Amino acid sequence: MEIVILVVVIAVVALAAISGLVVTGRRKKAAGPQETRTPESTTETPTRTAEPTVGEETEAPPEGARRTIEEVGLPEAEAEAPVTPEAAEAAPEVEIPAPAAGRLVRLRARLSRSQNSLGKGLLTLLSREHLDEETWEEVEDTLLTADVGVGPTQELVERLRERVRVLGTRTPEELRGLLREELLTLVGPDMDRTVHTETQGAEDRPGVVLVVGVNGTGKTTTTGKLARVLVADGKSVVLGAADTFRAAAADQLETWGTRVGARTVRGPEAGDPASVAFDAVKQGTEAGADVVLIDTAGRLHTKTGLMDELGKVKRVVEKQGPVDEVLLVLDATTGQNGLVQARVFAEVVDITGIVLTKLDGTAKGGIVISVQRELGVPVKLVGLGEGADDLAPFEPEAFVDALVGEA
Ligand SMILES: Nc1nc2c(ncn2[C@@H]2O[C@H](COP(=O)(O)OP(=O)(O)OP(=O)(O)O)[C@@H](O)[C@H]2O)c(=O)[nH]1
Repeated sequence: MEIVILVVVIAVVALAAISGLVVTGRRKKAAGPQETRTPESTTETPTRTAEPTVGEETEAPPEGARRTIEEVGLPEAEAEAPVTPEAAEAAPEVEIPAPAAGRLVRLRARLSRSQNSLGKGLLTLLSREHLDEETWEEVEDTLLTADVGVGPTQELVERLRERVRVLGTRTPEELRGLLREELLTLVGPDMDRTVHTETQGAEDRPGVVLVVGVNGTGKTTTTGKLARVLVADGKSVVLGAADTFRAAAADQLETWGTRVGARTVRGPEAGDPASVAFDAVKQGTEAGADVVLIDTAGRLHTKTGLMDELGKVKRVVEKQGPVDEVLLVLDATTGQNGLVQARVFAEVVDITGIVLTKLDGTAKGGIVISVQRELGVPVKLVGLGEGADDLAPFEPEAFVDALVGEA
């Protein structure tokens, strides 16, 4: 009897082994580590232990599983270096940039074109014969759509209602004047919009400007354009490429620098941004430069990561003296997302000025008002195009004129 049982067992095991060999190839991937009781699985054991094999690794989800809310909320850097048309072509000769004074006036036509719908829309509504509740709601909606923000919108509507009531008749000129005055009040004509490029520390060190913001907002481009503005003003500039995550960002900055004869200090790819920033200030000081502009990385994995990195950059630079200006670069076309970014950065470093880029590409100029209100910090510069000299000092009057149109 025992012999019979033994023979049956051997036969079953042999059969199982043969069928196992046939299906092994297919089952390899599907089988879990626990399926280890059949003879064929003994030979597979090494591939099913906790150690993943090459094949198994390729099956793992490539990304997405570990993304955080911060990553979703704040745009990632572009995979490829956004190269400006100017940067694309090698330009070994040092250029003489156009002076910055009066740029906003020169660019006013561009600004008016892009901002027109807000002013035009408001004036059309205010010119209606009867300014009823519904019309005022439409005025409110127009302002909100243009990113003016809830608080400033309510203030503006309240003041306009009151003044229109007192005024009685309303000629188009009167309305334009009213709107201009009230918008100007909201934009804040008296805020100090000087970009502090002069050192507040020892006389023999350069002014230090930190440029922060999410990648893709125009941070590197702005740093390059600002270098041109400073060179046009007769200042010597050293650039610090502290965005070490992407070699292309440093290349891009260096191209901007080369064009105006400004040296770019850069470190190894993926090196410590703080050490590049430190070196840039050190070299700027040794070279007797007037200003050091530091472009930082805005690749946000988590707020903590950003806090660590930017905080460290600032602390390390401050070992040599104070940072004179921290400019936050925001893309005007991103609306509410821009405000979310502004909040995050303001929690990490003390922002002293805002640069609104791509204002040429949006009719929602109201973000100037809402972001200033949000951070309590003035917009100091605006980007009005991709051209090398399309960065202008922000002038409230010229901006509001562009909003409401010429008289
Ligand atoms: N229309 C317009 N485009 C702009 C303006 N400022 C920047 N850009 C464009 O925006 C794109 C992104 O600019 P970058 O300077 O590369 O952005 P960044 O924030 O430095 O991002 P990284 O290079 O990834 O660090 C480029 O194509 C710029 O030419 C602007 O004021 N108007």
